[in-house]
Amino acid sequence: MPPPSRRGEMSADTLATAKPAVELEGITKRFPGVVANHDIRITVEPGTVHAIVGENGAGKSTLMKILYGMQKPDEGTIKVNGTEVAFRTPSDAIAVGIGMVHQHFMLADNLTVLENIVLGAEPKKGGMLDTATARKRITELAESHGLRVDPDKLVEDLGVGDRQRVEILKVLYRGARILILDEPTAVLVPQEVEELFQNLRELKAEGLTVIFISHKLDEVLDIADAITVIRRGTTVASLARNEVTSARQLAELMVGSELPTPETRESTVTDRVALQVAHLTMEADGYRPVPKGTSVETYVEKLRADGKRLLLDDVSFEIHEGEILGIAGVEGNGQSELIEAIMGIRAAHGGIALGEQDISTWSTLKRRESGIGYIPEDRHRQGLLLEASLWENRVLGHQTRKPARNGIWVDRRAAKADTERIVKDYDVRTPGVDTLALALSGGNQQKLIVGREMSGAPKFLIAAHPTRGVDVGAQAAIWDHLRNARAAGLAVLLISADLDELIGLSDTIQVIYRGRLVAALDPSDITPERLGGYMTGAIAGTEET
Ligand SMILES: Nc1ncnc2c1ncn2[C@@H]1O[C@H](COP(=O)(O)OP(=O)(O)OP(=O)(O)O)[C@@H](O)[C@H]1O
Repeated sequence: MPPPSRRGEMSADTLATAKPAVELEGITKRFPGVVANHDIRITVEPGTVHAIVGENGAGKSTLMKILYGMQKPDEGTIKVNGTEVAFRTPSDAIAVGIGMVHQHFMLADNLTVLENIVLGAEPKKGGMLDTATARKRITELAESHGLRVDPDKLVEDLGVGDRQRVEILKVLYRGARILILDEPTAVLVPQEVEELFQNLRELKAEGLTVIFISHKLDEVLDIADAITVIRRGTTVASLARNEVTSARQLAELMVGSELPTPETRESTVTDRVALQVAHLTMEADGYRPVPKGTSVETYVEKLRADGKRLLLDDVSFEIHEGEILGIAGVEGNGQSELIEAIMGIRAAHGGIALGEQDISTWSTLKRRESGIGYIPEDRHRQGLLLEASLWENRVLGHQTRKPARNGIWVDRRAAKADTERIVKDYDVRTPGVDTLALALSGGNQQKLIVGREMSGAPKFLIAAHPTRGVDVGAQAAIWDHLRNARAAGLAVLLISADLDELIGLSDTIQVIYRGRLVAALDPSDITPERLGGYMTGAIAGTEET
C-alpha cells in the first residue's frame, strides 16, 4: 500500500530522515466469538493527520485501545518512531509520547483549566503545586499550538470547544507527540469544527502527528492527509487524501458495496397534537412550587425580574402526529433539562400533555408506559446496563409491557425473540442476544437502543442524538426507521448535534439558546452554517423566519 504523500509542513531535511511515527504490523485481537482486529497494517507518517474510518464494529476503537496500551494485541507488533514497543498500560504509551483525547471529556468541572491540565502531573515546589511553573508551561504550549484558553477559568464555565482544547493541552502537557482523537467532532458545531481543524493544522506544522477516528466523511476529506479504511477487522485500503475523490467512495470502501441513494421526503404532519408543552420553566437553584393563585406566566415573569437563572425559560411548543420537531442548540443550553422535564426526571413549572392527557404530575415510569419512547443522550449512563445481556437490555425500562411481561413473570423466550428481531432489523452486529452489552461496539449499542425505543409503536419519541457514533450506513437505516414511523403517525422530538441530521429529518427546527426557544426555522431553507450562527447567538433569533 502506498504511504501517504502529503506530510504537513516539515522541512525536507527532517522528512528525509524521519521514521514513521507509528507502524502497526499484523495486529490481531480476538474476543469470544469475534475477531475484532485481523492482521491490521497501518503506517502513519510523522507530521500528518491520519484518519481511521470504518463501519460500526469494524474494529477502530479496539485498534486505538491497543495503540494506547489499554488492550494487548494477541498478535502483531507496534513501532513508534521506528522502535518496537510493547505496552502494558497507557502510562507506557504516554512515556513514548502517545496521548489520547477521549470522546467523552474526562475533566473535573469544579477545577480550573490549569488544575485540570496538570492533574496527576503537577509540578511541585516544597510539596505544593508550583502554579507559576505550570502556568508558564501551559501558556507556552497554548501559544505555540494556537490553543487559546484562559488557565484560570473554571471548566464548568467553558463551552464544548474550549473543553476539548483543554483535553488536547492536557495530553500535550504530558509530552505527547502523537495524538489519538476519538470522534473529536461529534459534539461540535460547524464553527467549532473549523477551529479544531485549525488547531490540528498547527499541531501538524509543529511536527506532531494526529490519528483520529471519525464517521463524518466530509470532515475526514477536509482535514486528513491519509485515510485508512477498516472493514470487518482488517485494513482494506490506506490512501493518500488526493487518491480519494468523494465521501461516497470512502463509504463504499467501508461497506464493500455500493450505497443506496437516499429517498426524498414528503410531509406527513397532521393536525392532531401528540405532545404539547406550555410555559415549561426550570430554575437553576432548585424547584419551588408556584404560589397558589399565581399563574405560571406571572411567576416566571417574577423569577426573571428577580434575576433568577433559568435553565428552561418559558418553553412552549406542540408536536403533531407525523411530525419531527428538531431542537438545535450548543450543548448546555437547556436541551438536557427539556428532556428531563418531559420525562419527569426533574421538576419544572408548566404543562405537559400527551394527546389529551395532562401528564405533568406523572412518574417517569407512567410516562413511559403511556407511550413515550426515549433514546437518551448518554447511552452508557441512561440507556444500557453494560453488564447485562442484549435481551435483558431489551426488557430494561419496558418490564411492564409485552413482549417482556407474561403475568407476573418476565417472558424470556418472547423477550429473546424480540431482541433477535431488533438485531436483524437494525443490523446490530453481535454473536447473539445472550452477549453482554459491553461487548458491543459503541455504534452497535446505539442501534440496539434505537430498536428498543422504537418497539411497541410509541406515540411520541424523544430522540437525543439518535445516530451518535453510528456509521453512515447505519445512520441512513435509522433515518429510514424514523421516517417510516413518522409516516405512521409518530411524533418525534429530535435533539442532535449533527446539523445535517437535524436539517434532513425535521419538519420544523426550533433553536434553543440559554434555555429559551429563540427562533423557529424552516429546514428546507437553512444551511448548517446559518443554523450554527443561531445556535451560538451570532445571529440573533426571536423572529420566525
Ligand atoms: N471487550 C470486548 N469484549 C468482546 N467483544 C468486544 C469487546 N470490545 C469490542 N468487541 C467486539 O470487537 C468488534 C470491534 O469493536 P470496536 O469497538 O473496535 O469497533 P469500532 O470500529 O470502534 O465500532 P464503532 O464505530 O461502533 O465504535 C465488535 O464486534 C465488538 O463487538
